Amino acid sequence: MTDTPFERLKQTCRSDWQAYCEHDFIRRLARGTLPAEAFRHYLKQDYLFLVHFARAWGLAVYKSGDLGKIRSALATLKTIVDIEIDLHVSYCREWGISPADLADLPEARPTMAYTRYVLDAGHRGDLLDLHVALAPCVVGYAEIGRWIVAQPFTVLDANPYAEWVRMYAGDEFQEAAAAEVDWLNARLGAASPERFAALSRTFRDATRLEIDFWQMGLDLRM
Ligand SMILES: Cc1ncc(C[n+]2csc(CCO)c2C)c(N)n1
Repeated sequence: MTDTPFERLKQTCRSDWQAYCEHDFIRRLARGTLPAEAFRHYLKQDYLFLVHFARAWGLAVYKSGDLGKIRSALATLKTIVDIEIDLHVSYCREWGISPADLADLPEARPTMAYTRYVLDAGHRGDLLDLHVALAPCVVGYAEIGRWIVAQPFTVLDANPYAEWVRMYAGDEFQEAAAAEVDWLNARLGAASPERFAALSRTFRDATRLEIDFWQMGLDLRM
Protein backbone atom coordinates (compact mmCIF):
# COMPACT_ATOMS: atom_id res chain seq x y z
CA MET A 1 0.00 0.00 0.00
CA THR A 2 2.75 2.46 0.91
CA ASP A 3 5.07 1.45 -1.90
CA THR A 4 2.69 1.37 -4.82
CA PRO A 5 3.82 3.15 -8.01
CA PHE A 6 1.34 5.95 -7.34
CA GLU A 7 2.71 6.44 -3.80
CA ARG A 8 6.19 6.67 -5.31
CA LEU A 9 4.92 9.28 -7.77
CA LYS A 10 3.56 11.36 -4.87
CA GLN A 11 6.84 10.95 -2.98
CA THR A 12 8.71 12.59 -5.88
CA CYS A 13 6.94 15.87 -5.07
CA ARG A 14 6.11 15.36 -1.40
CA SER A 15 6.42 19.01 -0.32
CA ASP A 16 4.26 20.31 -3.20
CA TRP A 17 1.70 17.57 -2.56
CA GLN A 18 1.50 18.52 1.12
CA ALA A 19 1.30 22.25 0.30
CA TYR A 20 -1.67 21.42 -1.96
CA CYS A 21 -3.55 19.06 0.37
CA GLU A 22 -2.99 21.12 3.53
CA HIS A 23 -3.29 24.57 2.00
CA ASP A 24 -4.48 27.50 4.09
CA PHE A 25 -7.65 27.66 2.00
CA ILE A 26 -8.42 24.11 3.13
CA ARG A 27 -7.47 24.72 6.77
CA ARG A 28 -9.75 27.74 6.97
CA LEU A 29 -12.53 25.90 5.15
CA ALA A 30 -12.21 23.06 7.69
CA ARG A 31 -12.48 25.51 10.59
CA GLY A 32 -15.36 27.32 8.90
CA THR A 33 -13.41 30.60 8.97
CA LEU A 34 -12.76 30.94 5.24
CA PRO A 35 -14.25 34.25 4.02
CA ALA A 36 -17.39 33.58 1.95
CA GLU A 37 -16.00 35.90 -0.71
CA ALA A 38 -12.97 33.63 -1.15
CA PHE A 39 -15.18 30.55 -1.44
CA ARG A 40 -17.47 32.25 -3.98
CA HIS A 41 -14.49 33.27 -6.10
CA TYR A 42 -13.24 29.69 -5.95
CA LEU A 43 -16.69 28.28 -6.87
CA LYS A 44 -17.01 30.53 -9.90
CA GLN A 45 -13.57 29.64 -11.21
CA ASP A 46 -14.23 26.00 -10.44
CA TYR A 47 -17.19 26.11 -12.81
CA LEU A 48 -14.79 27.11 -15.61
CA PHE A 49 -12.37 24.47 -14.41
CA LEU A 50 -15.09 21.80 -14.73
CA VAL A 51 -15.91 22.86 -18.28
CA HIS A 52 -12.25 22.43 -19.30
CA PHE A 53 -12.07 19.25 -17.24
CA ALA A 54 -14.90 17.92 -19.45
CA ARG A 55 -12.82 18.86 -22.51
CA ALA A 56 -9.86 16.97 -21.02
CA TRP A 57 -11.99 13.83 -20.72
CA GLY A 58 -13.12 14.42 -24.32
CA LEU A 59 -9.43 14.36 -25.17
CA ALA A 60 -9.10 11.14 -23.17
CA VAL A 61 -11.81 9.61 -25.39
CA TYR A 62 -9.78 10.65 -28.45
CA LYS A 63 -6.52 9.36 -26.97
CA SER A 64 -8.06 5.97 -26.19
CA GLY A 65 -6.65 3.30 -28.45
CA ASP A 66 -9.41 0.71 -28.13
CA LEU A 67 -13.16 0.51 -27.63
CA GLY A 68 -12.92 -0.52 -23.97
CA LYS A 69 -10.87 2.56 -23.11
CA ILE A 70 -13.15 4.77 -25.25
CA ARG A 71 -16.19 3.53 -23.31
CA SER A 72 -14.50 4.09 -19.98
CA ALA A 73 -13.36 7.69 -20.80
CA LEU A 74 -16.78 8.43 -22.34
CA ALA A 75 -18.54 7.27 -19.15
CA THR A 76 -16.46 9.74 -17.12
CA LEU A 77 -17.10 12.51 -19.66
CA LYS A 78 -20.86 11.85 -19.50
CA THR A 79 -20.83 11.90 -15.68
CA ILE A 80 -19.14 15.31 -15.71
CA VAL A 81 -21.37 16.81 -18.39
CA ASP A 82 -24.72 15.30 -17.31
CA ILE A 83 -24.31 15.23 -13.51
CA GLU A 84 -21.32 17.00 -11.97
CA ILE A 85 -21.63 20.32 -13.79
CA ASP A 86 -25.38 20.45 -12.95
CA LEU A 87 -24.58 19.71 -9.30
CA HIS A 88 -22.01 22.48 -9.31
CA VAL A 89 -24.49 24.92 -10.86
CA SER A 90 -27.09 24.05 -8.15
CA TYR A 91 -24.49 24.37 -5.41
CA CYS A 92 -23.36 27.76 -6.78
CA ARG A 93 -27.00 28.91 -6.64
CA GLU A 94 -27.03 28.17 -2.88
CA TRP A 95 -24.07 30.55 -2.62
CA GLY A 96 -25.88 33.29 -4.52
CA ILE A 97 -24.19 32.66 -7.87
CA SER A 98 -26.77 32.36 -10.67
CA PRO A 99 -26.44 30.36 -13.92
CA ALA A 100 -26.38 33.73 -15.70
CA ASP A 101 -23.38 34.77 -13.57
CA LEU A 102 -21.62 31.50 -14.45
CA ALA A 103 -22.30 31.92 -18.17
CA ASP A 104 -20.58 35.28 -18.17
CA LEU A 105 -17.46 34.73 -16.06
CA PRO A 106 -14.06 36.13 -16.92
CA GLU A 107 -11.48 33.38 -16.61
CA ALA A 108 -8.80 34.04 -13.99
CA ARG A 109 -5.18 33.42 -14.96
CA PRO A 110 -4.62 30.52 -12.52
CA THR A 111 -7.67 28.77 -14.03
CA MET A 112 -6.29 29.29 -17.52
CA ALA A 113 -2.84 28.10 -16.54
CA TYR A 114 -4.04 24.91 -14.86
CA THR A 115 -6.68 23.82 -17.36
CA ARG A 116 -4.57 24.55 -20.43
CA TYR A 117 -1.60 22.81 -18.86
CA VAL A 118 -3.63 19.63 -18.42
CA LEU A 119 -4.95 19.81 -21.98
CA ASP A 120 -1.45 20.39 -23.33
CA ALA A 121 -0.04 17.44 -21.36
CA GLY A 122 -2.73 15.29 -22.98
CA HIS A 123 -2.09 16.65 -26.47
CA ARG A 124 1.66 16.16 -26.22
CA GLY A 125 1.48 12.77 -24.62
CA ASP A 126 -0.65 9.67 -24.47
CA LEU A 127 -3.55 8.56 -22.29
CA LEU A 128 -1.26 7.90 -19.31
CA ASP A 129 0.27 11.41 -19.49
CA LEU A 130 -3.24 12.84 -19.50
CA HIS A 131 -4.37 10.73 -16.52
CA VAL A 132 -1.27 11.75 -14.57
CA ALA A 133 -1.98 15.43 -15.31
CA LEU A 134 -5.55 14.89 -14.05
CA ALA A 135 -4.53 12.86 -10.99
CA PRO A 136 -3.89 15.76 -8.57
CA CYS A 137 -7.46 16.85 -9.23
CA VAL A 138 -9.18 13.49 -8.91
CA VAL A 139 -7.01 11.90 -6.21
CA GLY A 140 -6.05 15.11 -4.39
CA TYR A 141 -9.62 16.15 -3.56
CA ALA A 142 -10.32 12.70 -2.11
CA GLU A 143 -7.22 12.96 0.06
CA ILE A 144 -8.20 16.50 1.08
CA GLY A 145 -11.69 15.28 2.06
CA ARG A 146 -10.19 12.55 4.26
CA TRP A 147 -7.60 14.92 5.72
CA ILE A 148 -10.19 17.51 6.70
CA VAL A 149 -12.42 15.04 8.57
CA ALA A 150 -9.36 13.68 10.43
CA GLN A 151 -8.13 17.07 11.76
CA PRO A 152 -8.86 17.96 15.40
CA PHE A 153 -9.53 21.60 14.44
CA THR A 154 -12.19 20.69 11.88
CA VAL A 155 -15.71 21.84 12.66
CA LEU A 156 -18.54 20.22 10.71
CA ASP A 157 -21.52 21.46 12.72
CA ALA A 158 -22.48 24.99 11.82
CA ASN A 159 -19.73 25.14 9.21
CA PRO A 160 -21.00 26.73 5.97
CA TYR A 161 -18.57 24.51 4.04
CA ALA A 162 -19.68 21.20 5.61
CA GLU A 163 -21.61 20.13 2.50
CA TRP A 164 -18.52 20.64 0.35
CA VAL A 165 -16.42 18.55 2.78
CA ARG A 166 -19.04 15.77 2.94
CA MET A 167 -19.13 15.55 -0.84
CA TYR A 168 -15.38 14.96 -1.16
CA ALA A 169 -15.06 12.84 2.00
CA GLY A 170 -18.13 10.79 0.97
CA ASP A 171 -18.05 7.20 -0.28
CA GLU A 172 -19.01 7.93 -3.86
CA PHE A 173 -16.18 10.37 -4.43
CA GLN A 174 -13.69 8.25 -2.46
CA GLU A 175 -14.52 5.20 -4.58
CA ALA A 176 -14.07 7.14 -7.85
CA ALA A 177 -10.66 8.35 -6.65
CA ALA A 178 -9.63 4.85 -5.53
CA ALA A 179 -10.55 3.52 -8.99
CA GLU A 180 -8.32 6.18 -10.56
CA VAL A 181 -5.44 5.21 -8.24
CA ASP A 182 -5.90 1.55 -9.29
CA TRP A 183 -5.88 2.58 -12.95
CA LEU A 184 -2.64 4.52 -12.43
CA ASN A 185 -0.95 1.79 -10.39
CA ALA A 186 -1.68 -0.75 -13.13
CA ARG A 187 0.14 1.43 -15.69
CA LEU A 188 2.84 3.27 -13.74
CA GLY A 189 4.31 -0.04 -12.61
CA ALA A 190 5.34 -0.81 -16.20
CA ALA A 191 6.97 2.61 -16.85
CA SER A 192 10.73 2.79 -17.41
CA PRO A 193 12.69 5.03 -14.99
CA GLU A 194 12.90 7.75 -17.69
CA ARG A 195 9.20 7.60 -18.38
CA PHE A 196 8.44 7.63 -14.66
CA ALA A 197 10.63 10.73 -14.22
CA ALA A 198 8.80 12.54 -17.05
CA LEU A 199 5.42 11.58 -15.57
CA SER A 200 6.49 12.77 -12.14
CA ARG A 201 7.28 16.21 -13.62
CA THR A 202 3.78 16.40 -15.08
CA PHE A 203 2.28 15.31 -11.76
CA ARG A 204 4.34 17.88 -9.83
CA ASP A 205 3.44 20.70 -12.26
CA ALA A 206 -0.28 19.92 -12.02
CA THR A 207 0.01 19.76 -8.21
CA ARG A 208 1.64 23.21 -8.17
CA LEU A 209 -1.16 24.55 -10.33
CA GLU A 210 -3.69 23.17 -7.81
CA ILE A 211 -1.82 25.13 -5.09
CA ASP A 212 -2.21 28.27 -7.21
CA PHE A 213 -5.92 27.50 -7.59
CA TRP A 214 -6.40 27.57 -3.77
CA GLN A 215 -4.26 30.67 -3.47
CA MET A 216 -6.37 32.36 -6.15
CA GLY A 217 -9.38 31.85 -3.87
CA LEU A 218 -7.66 33.44 -0.88
CA ASP A 219 -6.27 36.36 -2.89
CA LEU A 220 -9.42 36.83 -5.03
CA ARG A 221 -6.96 36.86 -7.89
CA MET A 222 -8.12 37.25 -11.49
C1 LIG B 1 -9.48 22.92 -9.21
C2 LIG B 1 -10.18 21.66 -8.89
N1 LIG B 1 -9.47 20.53 -8.75
C3 LIG B 1 -10.10 19.39 -8.47
C4 LIG B 1 -11.47 19.34 -8.32
C5 LIG B 1 -12.15 18.09 -7.97
N2 LIG B 1 -12.86 17.51 -9.04
C6 LIG B 1 -13.62 18.13 -9.93
S1 LIG B 1 -14.29 17.06 -11.06
C7 LIG B 1 -13.53 15.79 -10.37
C8 LIG B 1 -13.62 14.42 -10.87
C9 LIG B 1 -14.97 13.90 -10.90
O1 LIG B 1 -15.13 13.06 -11.96
C10 LIG B 1 -12.82 16.21 -9.30
C11 LIG B 1 -12.05 15.35 -8.47
C12 LIG B 1 -12.17 20.53 -8.46
N3 LIG B 1 -13.51 20.57 -8.31
N4 LIG B 1 -11.52 21.67 -8.73
